[in-house]
Amino acid sequence: MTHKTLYDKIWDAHLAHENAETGEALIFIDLHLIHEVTTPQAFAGLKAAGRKVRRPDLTLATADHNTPTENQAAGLEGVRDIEAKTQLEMLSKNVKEHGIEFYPMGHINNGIVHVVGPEQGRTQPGMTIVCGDSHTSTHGAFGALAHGIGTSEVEHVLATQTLRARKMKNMAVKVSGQFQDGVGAKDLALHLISIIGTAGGTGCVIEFMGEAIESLSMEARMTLCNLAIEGGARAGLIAPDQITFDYVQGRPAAPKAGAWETALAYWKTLYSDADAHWDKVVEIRAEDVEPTVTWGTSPEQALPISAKAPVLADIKDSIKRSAAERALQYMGIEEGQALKDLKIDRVFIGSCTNSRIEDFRAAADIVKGKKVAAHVRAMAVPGSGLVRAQAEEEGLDEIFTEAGFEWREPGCSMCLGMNPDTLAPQERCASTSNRNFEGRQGRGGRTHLVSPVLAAKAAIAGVLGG
Ligand SMILES: CC(C)[C@H](C(=O)O)[C@@H](O)C(=O)O
Ligand code: SF4
Repeated sequence: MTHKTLYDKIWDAHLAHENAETGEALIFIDLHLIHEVTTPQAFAGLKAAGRKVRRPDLTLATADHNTPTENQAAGLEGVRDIEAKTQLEMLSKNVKEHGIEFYPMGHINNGIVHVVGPEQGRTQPGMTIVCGDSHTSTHGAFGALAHGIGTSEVEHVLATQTLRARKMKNMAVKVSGQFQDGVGAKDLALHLISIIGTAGGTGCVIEFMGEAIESLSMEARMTLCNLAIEGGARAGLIAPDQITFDYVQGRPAAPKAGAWETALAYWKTLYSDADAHWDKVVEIRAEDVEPTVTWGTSPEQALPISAKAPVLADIKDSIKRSAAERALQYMGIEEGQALKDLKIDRVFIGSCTNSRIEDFRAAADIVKGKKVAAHVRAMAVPGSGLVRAQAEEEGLDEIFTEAGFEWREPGCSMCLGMNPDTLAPQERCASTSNRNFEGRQGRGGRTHLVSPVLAAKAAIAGVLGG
C-alpha cells in the first residue's frame, strides 16, 4: 500500500536520476510534441552541437500557430507573413532531416498540437508529455504528467529524451455534485481561477477529482486541464477511468491486441491513494458554478454572465482594484455595467481549449435554425482536420454556415495574433480560447473568455449574454 498521489506515481516511474541534496532530477519523457514557433532555435542548437534527435519515434510535429485558416490548399505560398512562413518552412525541413512524424498544414491529421496528440492516441495515461507550449497541460486529462517547456529545454529533450526537472507540489481541486444544465468544464475552470487567482496553483500540479469531474467527457476534461495553466499550475491531472480508456482504445497509436491488456492493467493503478498527502486542497460544489465569463484582461477577472462588472470602490485589495480599473478601461466597460448587455462584434469558437467535436456539437445545438446577429462576425475553427471532417460528416458545418458563421480550416487561429485571424482595435469578442491579456487576439482587441455554449448564444443575440 502506497501513500502517493497520481503525480507522485508518474514522477517516480519516470525518474532517471535525482540529486537528493539539490532536488534536481532527470526524468524520462515519453512523448515530445513540437510545433513551428518554439523549435527553430532548438534544432539550430542541436545542429551546432552536431547532435541528432535521440528518439524521433517519441516526437510528433504539427504546424498550428502560424497557419492561415482559409485556403490552406495554396500551401506555404499562401502564408504572407515572412516570419510565420520561415518558421513553417524550418519545421518542415527539420522534421525531414531528423525523421520525425509531421502533420503539415493541409494534412488531414494536422491541427493544434493539443488536439492532435490525443486524437491520434499518442497521448496515453501515465505518460510524461512535454511541448514548447504552455497549454501542454491539456494532456493531463488522460492522467499523463504533461506540461510546457522552454525552447532550451526543447533542445535538451530532442537531444536526450529526458528533462531536467524538480518535483512540484500536489494540489487537489475537489468538485462535488453535478453541474447545472448548460454549465461545464469551461465555466468550472474560469470559476476556479476567479477564486484561486492566476497564481493560485503556482509550483503545483493540480489534480481534479470528485463526482463532477468523473462525469465529464474526455473533451471536457481536456478543456479543464488546458486551463490549469491559467490558474498558475504547470500541469493539470485527472485520474484515468473507463471514459479515458474508451476514448484511447482503437486510436491509431493506441496499444493494440495483447499490449492493450498490459497497458490497461498499468493504467488502472494510476490514481491518488486515499491517504496521499496534499500540499493544498480547494473544494468546489458543481451546483455553485454558473455560466461564467471574463470581464477583464486576466483569466481571474471572471464572473457569472448574470453579474455586473465590478464597482471599484467595492474592491478592498488596492492592487486588485488598480488592476480592475485598468482592465475596465481597456475593455471599454463601465463599473457596474451588466455583463450580459455588452454588445459584441466578433465570436470565435476554437483554440486548444474548445475546438473538439463536442464543442462544435454544443454550439451547433444552439445555433441551429438561427442567424448570427447582423453586426457580428462569427468564426468556427476546428482544432484539427479530423475534427473538421467529423463535424462535416455530422452536418455541423452547414448549421454554422447557414447561420452566418465562417467555417474555417484548422489552426490556433484567433486564439492569438500570430496568423491572419485577429481582432481590430476595440473590437469586442466572445471567445472560447484561454487567454484574455491585452492585445492577445490583436492589438487593442477586447476578449471575453466563454464556453462554446455562451459563444454560440452571444453570436445569435449580438450581446455577451445571449
Ligand atoms: C507560442 C507558444 C509558445 C504559446 C504558449 O506557450 O502557450 C502559445 O501557444 C500561447 O497560447 O500563448
Ligand atoms: S490554440 Fe491558443 S493556447 Fe492553444 S496552443 Fe494555440 S495559441 Fe496556444
